[in-house]
Amino acid sequence: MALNPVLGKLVSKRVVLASASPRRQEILTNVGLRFEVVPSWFKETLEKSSFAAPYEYAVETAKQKALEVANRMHVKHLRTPDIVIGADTIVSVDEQILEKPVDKQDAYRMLSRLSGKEHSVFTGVAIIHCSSKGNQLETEITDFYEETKVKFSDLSEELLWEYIHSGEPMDKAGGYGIQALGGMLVEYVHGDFLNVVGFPLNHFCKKLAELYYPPPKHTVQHIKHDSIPSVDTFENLSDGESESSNFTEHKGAKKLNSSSMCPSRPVYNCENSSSVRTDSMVPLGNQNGASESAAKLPSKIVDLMDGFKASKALFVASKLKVFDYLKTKGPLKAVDVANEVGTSVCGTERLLDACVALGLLEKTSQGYSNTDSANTYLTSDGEYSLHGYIIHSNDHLWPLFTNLESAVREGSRQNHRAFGRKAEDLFKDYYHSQEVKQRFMAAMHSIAHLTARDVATAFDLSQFKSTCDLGGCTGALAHELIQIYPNMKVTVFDLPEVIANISYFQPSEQCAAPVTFLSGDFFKDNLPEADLYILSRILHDWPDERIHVLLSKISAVCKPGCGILLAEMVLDDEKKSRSTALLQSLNMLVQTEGKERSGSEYRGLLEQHGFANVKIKLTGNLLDVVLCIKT
Ligand SMILES: O=c1[nH]cc([C@@H]2O[C@H](COP(=O)(O)OP(=O)(O)OP(=O)(O)O)[C@@H](O)[C@H]2O)c(=O)[nH]1
Repeated sequence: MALNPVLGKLVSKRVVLASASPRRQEILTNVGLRFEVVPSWFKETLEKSSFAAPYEYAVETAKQKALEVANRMHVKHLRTPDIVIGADTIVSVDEQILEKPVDKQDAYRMLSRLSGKEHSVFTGVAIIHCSSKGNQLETEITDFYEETKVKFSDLSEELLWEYIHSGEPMDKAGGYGIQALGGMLVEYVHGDFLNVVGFPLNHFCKKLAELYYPPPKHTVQHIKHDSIPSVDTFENLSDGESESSNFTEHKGAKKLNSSSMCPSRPVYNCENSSSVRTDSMVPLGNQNGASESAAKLPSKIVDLMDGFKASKALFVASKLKVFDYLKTKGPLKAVDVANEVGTSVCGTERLLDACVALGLLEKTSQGYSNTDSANTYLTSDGEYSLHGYIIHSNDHLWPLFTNLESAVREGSRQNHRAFGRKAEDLFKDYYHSQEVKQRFMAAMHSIAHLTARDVATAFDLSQFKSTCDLGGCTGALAHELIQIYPNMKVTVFDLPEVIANISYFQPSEQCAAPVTFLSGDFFKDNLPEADLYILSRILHDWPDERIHVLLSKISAVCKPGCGILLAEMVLDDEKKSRSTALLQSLNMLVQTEGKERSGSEYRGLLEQHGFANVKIKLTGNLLDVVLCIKT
């Protein structure tokens, strides 16, 4: 079964799963889909009686869940996803809709109603394609549902209560989990099992196939071996496309150039038509003229091979301030951009065209102009500018990463190879020159500012009256905390070299209460008193031994009930997902003795210093949040 072509269509897209359901996450992860999880805040309170059929309720709820996330990401985080997927699972029995039980009695009511009977499980799914036009969110919604019939055995009271006391029913539609203990209650299942678990994967893939490969309007009839079959299910597909394409795009039938059929190597479609792409491999005929299984261009691998070129094109355009010029003066022709920035016309034109293809610029007959996201993130002076981080990536991280092979061989940082000087201390390294220091601070500021809202709101922190952000740099998170908790006293504690340079980064509008900046070294000096200590992107800089030194210092000044809040990229325990975080761990390898850690690793470190009740929130943004309380 050729699943990859369908899911491969999503590889280059920012896909968001608008669901907190671990089952949905697992089903989609298991088939290799890469996505962010942003749980929906939509309350499942639609009036059930207003729907003619139960599935309509599930579909509408799925749609509202996904739309809420699409809107929130667009407005709040200024990050418009390409695709948001929402789902809602319900059980329907005796004309009643059952959702998740609210308590054990409710679970009892549900399960006794299901006992000995057949019921239907409906999962409604919404796939929302998003785009941003002039700051407006535009959406195209595709939805569907799947029904599975399930029959329960007769359940004794004893069995019922034993099952309820297991705790399993509480977060599951209809009060059971067919994939676990609940499977013992089931006599038969008619239909898609995964639909009961929470996500109808098969139907989802068929829907994607319909969207991305609609049947060709003019099927080529007269050619026996030289057309890719028209597509009616995703099983027939073999995709060679590596670039992202509009989801309504139709590839159409492609022909093999029979004269170029060569048995020993893949043949590229070289039809003499401008409308036919030439970058996809097409299947070879075998000796009998029958088509063998299709050779596919490994688009994921090609994207990875090209990744460094794309990064460098972005870095160079940023360094040359192309996005700044285009913001104020665009649209501009390549020759005008070249004159502005003092570069060659032919080189500039190629750079600009690459940026267009990468979605950073737009090109019309008037010339080149910024996309919305280039205006927001790539100009050097915007509120949400990533310019500082991009320049840091080009000037500091790039040379370090060129020595990744040595870092992997030796298991240690590579500052000496990249910069010809031995790294004594990570921060001494950054602060040896004013230019490097400011570049580093700008980089840290841009990430802190973009993630501050999600970090500050991951947990309710209103119980903490005073907070100290250790290594809080320019105070981006501190200012956000005061916005959200106006009565909180917030201190930033950082090295004197940092505190001396913060003024450039302070917001123009003053908050109700100002942030206090204090200089010091958290390894050497006394820590300011606070109810909550924040360590945002600090622990990942250090090896465990140094972390123990820092945590024991914090523990010594922390009273019971006080806490620590970490903001880090939290890895899953198996360290299998979130390539951003795992690549960041390589980033720590090439320049520090630190690393990114999993939730269990952070929990283990914190618990050794008397911190308990460790809660982890995956925000769906770059940084996740860990909160724990001193016992
Ligand atoms: O056999 C099983 N049946 C159902 C489930 C799980 O039940 C829930 C259904 O709830 P809902 O669709 O509202 O989804 P939530 O978990 O609340 O997450 P959202 O953030 O998407 O609203 C779902 O998790 C199913 O997986 C089960 O596990 N087994």
